[in-house]
Amino acid sequence: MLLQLQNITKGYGEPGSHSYRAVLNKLDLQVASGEKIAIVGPSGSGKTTLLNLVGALDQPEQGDILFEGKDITGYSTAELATFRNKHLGFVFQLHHLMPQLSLMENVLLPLLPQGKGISKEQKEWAEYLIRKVGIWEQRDQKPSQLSGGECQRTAVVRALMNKPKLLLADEPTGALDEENAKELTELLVKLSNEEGVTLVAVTHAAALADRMDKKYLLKNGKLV
Ligand SMILES: Nc1ncnc2c1ncn2[C@@H]1O[C@H](COP(=O)(O)OP(=O)(O)OP(=O)(O)O)[C@@H](O)[C@H]1O
Repeated sequence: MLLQLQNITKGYGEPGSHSYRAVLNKLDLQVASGEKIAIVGPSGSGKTTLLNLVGALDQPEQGDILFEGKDITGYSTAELATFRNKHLGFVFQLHHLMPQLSLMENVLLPLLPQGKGISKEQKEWAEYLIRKVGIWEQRDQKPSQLSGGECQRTAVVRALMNKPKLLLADEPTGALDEENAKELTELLVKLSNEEGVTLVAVTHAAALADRMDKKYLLKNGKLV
């Protein structure tokens, strides 16, 4: 198993106080390496809360999160940051590209904090991905000169630059029209299949959820 959530409890407010509100309640989840899963559920059911835990952006009150069998719940903030950079990629509803940078520069940006410069291999990996998602012709254009679908494909390439084992997507097609949403869905499936990336997608979009290997409904703090 790549990822295991065991008996996860998480809420907001002071635990034990009357203001405390449980969101996730003894939740379990297992994701195998290379698997694609969708998490669906009504607004307020806790999808973002769950994704923040899986993405090592927040810690559970109880329970364990195992990544490749290692428990990450005891990690310090610095250890979690290292863990995120090494193993995880993120795609959001909005692309969050830097407007003053070109498509290519946006893609290479996550590599800069490593302080080692950009290697030939990394440049080749960027070129390979940009071609693969079909935006090579647009590589020197700024986000304002790209379509919404092209921006989102750029964000996917950027998320894969560090060769993450796990790609976390929060409503990745949420801001796209039907046709572009379909294209991005097929692209995510293809990248997962061909590059072996495990995908956890939180979504309201049935078209995306139905293309995943498994679909979980978040209800009453648990996945069914
Ligand atoms: N920082 C916070 N402090 C207090 N309550 C919070 C906080 N974040 C979320 N909540 C509450 O926890 C519950 C779950 O929120 P969450 O954002 O995880 O739901 P969601 O399923 O992602 O919803 P949506 O689909 O609308 O994005 C909601 O009732 C929300 O109001």
